[in-house]
Parts: sequence; structure tokens; C-alpha cells
Amino acid sequence: MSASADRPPFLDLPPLVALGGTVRLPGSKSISNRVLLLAGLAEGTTLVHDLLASDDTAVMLDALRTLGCTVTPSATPGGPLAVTGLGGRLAVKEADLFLGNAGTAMRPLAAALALLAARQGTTGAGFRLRGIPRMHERPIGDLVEALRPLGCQVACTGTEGYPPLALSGPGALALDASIRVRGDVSSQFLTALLLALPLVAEDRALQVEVQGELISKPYVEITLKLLARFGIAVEREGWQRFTLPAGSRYRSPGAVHVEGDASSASYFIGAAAIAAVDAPLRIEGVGADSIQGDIRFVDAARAMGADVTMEANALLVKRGAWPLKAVDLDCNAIPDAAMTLAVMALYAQGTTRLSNIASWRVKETDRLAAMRAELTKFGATVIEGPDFLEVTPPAGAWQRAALHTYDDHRMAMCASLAAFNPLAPGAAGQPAVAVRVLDPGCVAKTYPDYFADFLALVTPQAGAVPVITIDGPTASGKGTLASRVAQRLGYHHLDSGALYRACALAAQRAGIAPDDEPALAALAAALPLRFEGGRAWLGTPGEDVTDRLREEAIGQMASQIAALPALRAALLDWQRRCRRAPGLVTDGRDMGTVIFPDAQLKVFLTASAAQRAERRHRQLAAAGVSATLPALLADLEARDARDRSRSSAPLKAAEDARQLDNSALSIEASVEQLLRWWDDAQGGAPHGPEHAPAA
Ligand SMILES: Nc1ncnc2c1ncn2[C@@H]1O[C@H](COP(=O)(O)OP(=O)(O)O)[C@@H](O)[C@H]1O
Ligand SMILES: Nc1ccn([C@H]2C[C@H](O)[C@@H](COP(=O)(O)OP(=O)(O)O)O2)c(=O)n1
Repeated sequence: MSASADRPPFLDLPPLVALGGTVRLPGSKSISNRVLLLAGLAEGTTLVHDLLASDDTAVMLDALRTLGCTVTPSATPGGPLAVTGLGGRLAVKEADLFLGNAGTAMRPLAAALALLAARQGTTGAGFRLRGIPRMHERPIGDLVEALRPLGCQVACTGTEGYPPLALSGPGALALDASIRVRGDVSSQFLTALLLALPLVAEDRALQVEVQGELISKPYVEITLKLLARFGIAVEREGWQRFTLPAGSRYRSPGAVHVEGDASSASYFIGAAAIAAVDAPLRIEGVGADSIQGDIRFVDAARAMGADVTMEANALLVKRGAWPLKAVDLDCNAIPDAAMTLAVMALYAQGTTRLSNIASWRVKETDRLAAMRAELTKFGATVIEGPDFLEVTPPAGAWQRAALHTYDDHRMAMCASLAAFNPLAPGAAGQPAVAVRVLDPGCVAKTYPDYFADFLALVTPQAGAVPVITIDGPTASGKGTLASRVAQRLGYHHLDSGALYRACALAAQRAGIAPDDEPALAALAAALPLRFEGGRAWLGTPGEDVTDRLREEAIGQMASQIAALPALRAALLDWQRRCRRAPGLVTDGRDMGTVIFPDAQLKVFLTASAAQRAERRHRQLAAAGVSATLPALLADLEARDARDRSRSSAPLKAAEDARQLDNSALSIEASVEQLLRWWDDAQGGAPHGPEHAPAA
């Protein structure tokens, strides 16, 4: 869950000027992990609909499986997950559970397993609960100190008061007195106890007393509502005392629907308040019926100027007051979503003050310090207090910045809102800046598709979407280089050769002769071709033709019909429409000369004919196709000659292209060279140290 080799190092968001459309939110993290735990402890099978698929729910599911629960995915995509619970009886009495950085898994599992271990005993080393290094810095002492007086054997095996934990038993439980837990650092400890205590409440009522002023009360409300769904009716007196009636026992409700994540909604609400100028953005999955506390973010966004209409299970949001209004808000009830307000403050007039947010310090990272450090990079003035943050937007042009995300999904999602900087009132008439988000993949904790969903809604500033073109002769490695560079940059990839090949295949199927230019142009103008998930789909609903397109005969015909000017003209718009945020890497013959003459970086890729023939030979051999080297060389030279000599968009380097002969370069070396050129083309890497400051 920390940055890894298969996660792109950064994502550059182009300057954005508008946003609109519809977004469907992923399931709520808080509800998903509570429901999973309840289903795992209850008797019977629970069908969980619309569960969030993310890092945090994955570790919870792994833990439940390890503990002996049966977890069965639906046979139909998007269908419910079936969880058959333990019915309050331990199936295994020893387990090593890795819980990543998921507080919503660590705390309630610790409480539930500590009580079950005391009641039913453990074997060997008992239950060991651990996570990534940051998890071992996040306090759990208040929960440990609530459990030990009950007779639970809880050892902190690293630092006292922090995970990892070792839980063992049996031991006599002392449940007569009130169970005391502190509530002023995190409400998750109270939630953990409330979720766990029904396991030992068969024969007596249990009382929990909160010490100190309970924070984040709305999260406790979610806990109480979900407990009720599973048959536990907790009585509460204010927010100080909670009573579980005697005879409380978990019963599966049969099916549970997880609503959309209200905290995730905050990024879209914030973005729409800034940039949904003409029509509202529709956000589906949460609304007036939501049980999540973060739905109250709507009130905070309205206070800043957002125009929000609530439906039962959807929100319609557009820009209201503009510029946004600076606010002075107590954010104790919405600690997670309040981060979004800090970025919205960059579009307000004056200074916004967010207070009562000390809990930010013990989240995925120290969010107070992180937010100050990152917003300051744009030129904002940010004051970080012990439990508050004050944000004043930049006075003029924003500075280019690379934003660290500290392995914190919310820092990354917040960063996306800075890309609307062309709209910032204080920066009117100034040059806009692209925003570099470092380690964007950290959003996988709660919202793996966040950037794709966000980018599908936005309109970039005219001409702001970057394009990198790679042209060159056959088998020079264009496709390989383009797809790797696109992956590293998180950009789209257009393999224009596949487009010509698809025309050839469609023409062959329709019985159109390779020299029937008008018929071919008409076919190309309405070609039902889609690239999705690295595959090519032809027709409606779509046949996967990826492998067919690579066939030799199709390549031959593509080369032939690609010489026809009317066909090339018919494909022009299709190719230009591929220029979508965050950016495009495209390869072919005329990408830099004809299709994207304004590309920010153009590369002309070559390798000796002998090298190219050898590469193609290896490629074909790997695919099980036999071919001789001399024949391949002859074919490749003929194709080069045809591509170079045709009158329409012949293969040649654009005048402003960089030449790369990769005859003696590895694929990795070519990728690195191109990425260096890309940094140069943008005037160097943006401001900001490459590594996050120590937490
Ligand atoms: N720099 C390189 N060094 C060695 N082999 C390469 C290099 N670039 C690409 N190849 C290999 O050459 C073959 C042809 O590359 P491909 O990307 O399909 O070429 P093109 O798109 O230019 O026709 C592939 O098997 C690929 O792995
Ligand atoms: N932008 C482009 C891309 C491909 N073509 C032509 C040239 C090629 O002969 C065919 C097929 O392209 P592709 O890049 O897939 O072909 P090779 O793998 O290099 O054989 O289309 C073109 O004319 N213009």
C-alpha cells in the first residue's frame, strides 16, 4: 500500500476550466468495513450489495477469511458478496492478521478478537494484528486500556499503546462495572467496543461510558444504525453512556446495501462548487437519506457558496456564490471531508479557518502538516495551528507544484481540485499551471478509480491536454515505447496503426476492395471501433479483434489502404478526439506531422532494418508464427518504402521531432530517454522536493 513499482510515480493534471455530467460513487468505506465485520461475526449468510472494492476492504476480507468466514463473490459482475459469519464462535484460535493501514479493520477486529479470545481461549501465539509502518504509529492505547480492565489479554508487541497487538486467552471477563473508553482522540475506539461487545452480552446488559467529549459523533451514529440492522438495539444517553441490552445477539439481516461514500462525494461537491458553471453535476449514491455523517459536508460546501439540491440518494451540485466565500468553521463532525474545504479555500476571497481538527494528526499521515506543506507550494499562505488550519489563496499567479500525497488517499483526491486554477479569482489573466500529483495510486485505499472518474467529468483549458507523438518505421518499437510511456504518465495511448488495421479488417469483412477509395472512406468515417482495457473492440456491442488486427495479411492490407488520402481524412477527427485529459501518447507514421502538429513532444523512432527484422522475427516466433528473416526484411523494406513514398502523409520526421535510434538501446533505456525529454519539454520537473518530508 505504499508506493510500489507498478504504481505510476506521478500524474500531471492539465489546467481545467469546467466540470459536468454524472458520477456514481463507490461504496462507503466506513459502512463497508463495519458491515463486513458484522456479517463476519453474525450467524448465517449476509449478501452485501455495492461493497467498496479497495485496499481497506481487501484487508478486512482477508482477515475474515483467515478467521474462518466463508466469503463468496457473486457470479455476476457487480453482484453481491456473500459472507457467512462465525456466529460468535471462533473457528480458529490462532492467526496472524495483516491489516495494512486500515484503522476501520484494526480497531474493531482488535476488540472483537480480544473478547472472543478471553471467552473461548487461544492456542499457540493467539491472534496477532499488524499493519504497514504508519499503522504502527497510529495510537490504539485508549482501546487497549478499555479492554484490559475487562480481563482481556492484550499485548502491544512493539511500542506500548500502538499496534502490533497480540491477543490471547482464556481469561475471566469482568463485565459488571461500566466499561470506560476515551472518546476525545478518536471515536473509532468506542465504535470498536460497540461492535465487539454484543459477542459477550448474552446473559447481561453491558454499559459503556465515554470519558471526555466524544469527537466525530456521526461515525458512532453509523455504528449504531448498522448494529440495529444486525439485531442489536443500543440505548444511549446523550453521547456519554451506551447500553447493550441483555440477550443481545447478532442476527444477519440477510442482505445489506452499502450506500455511496459521502467522504468521496466531497471532492465532486467541491469541484462542482468551483467549476460546474452551466449545469449541475449529478452525484449518485448518497443524498438526503444517507446515514453517513460526512453528508453534512453539504452544509459546509453551501456555506462556501455551493448550490446543492438533495434527492434521496443523489446530489445535484453547481457553482453558486463566486468567488467562494471564506468561512470560519468547526469541522469536528466532518474531519475527513473537511480536508476538501482546505483546497476549496484556494478559490475563496479571504482567509478560511478550519478548526477543531486535531484528529487530522493521527490519520493516514499528519494531515495538518501535510496540507500546510502542499498548499503552500502553489503560493497560498497557510497557518497550521495545533488543531486548526488557516488558508489564504495565492495573491496572483499560482506556482507549478508537485504535490506529495504521503500515502494518504485523501491528500491525493484533494490535490485534484487544484487543477481548476485557471478559474481562481486571484489568478485571473495569469498563466495556469498543470498540477503534479505524486503517487496518485494511493487513492486505492478507498477509491481506486478516482482519477479516471474525475477526469471523465472535466473540460481542460483549450490546448492544455498534452500529447506526445512517436512516429517511425515498422517494428522500430513505437507501440512498445508508447504504451510504456503512457503507463508511466497515466496517459491514454492511441496506437494509430491499429486504427488502419481495423479499417482493413472491416473492409475485408464488408467485401470492399483495397482500391475502392470512396467506399473505404465512408467505412472509416463511421468505424465502430473502441479501445478499452488494452483491447480493440469492433462493431456494436463489440467483438474483441485485438489478435486479428496483428495478422500479417491485415497488416499488408492496412499498409495498402493507408496510402488513400480520403481514408486518411476520414480518420482525422477520430484520432484527434483521443486527446483527452490527463494526456495522450500516440504512435504511428504522421502523428507529429499531420494529426497533432502542436504536440508538446515529438519523437521519431528508428532502428536499423536488420534490427527491426530481427525484433519482428522474435515477436512472431513468440506468437507461434513461423517466418524467415530474409522474407521479413524484404517485407519490412517494402512497407517502409510504401509508407515513405506515398503522397498523403508520408512517413517522415516532423521538423521539430527528436530523433531516437534505439538499435542499441533497451526498451527501458528508451523509456527513460523519452521521459527525460518530456521533463525538458515542460521546463523541468515542477517545484517540490522529490521525497515526502518525514512524517
Ligand atoms: N528498444 C528496443 N530494444 C529491443 N527490442 C525492442 C525495443 N523496442 C521494441 N522492441 C521489440 O520489438 C518488437 C516490435 O515492437 P513494436 O512496438 O511492435 O513496434 P512498432 O509499433 O514500431 O511496429 C516488439 O517485440 C518489442 O518488444
Ligand atoms: N499513423 C499511421 C499508422 C499506421 N499507418 C499504416 C502503416 C502501416 O503499414 C499500417 C499498420 O500500422 P502498424 O503501426 O500497426 O504497422 P506495423 O506494426 O508497423 O507493421 O498502417 C499509417 O499510415 N499511419
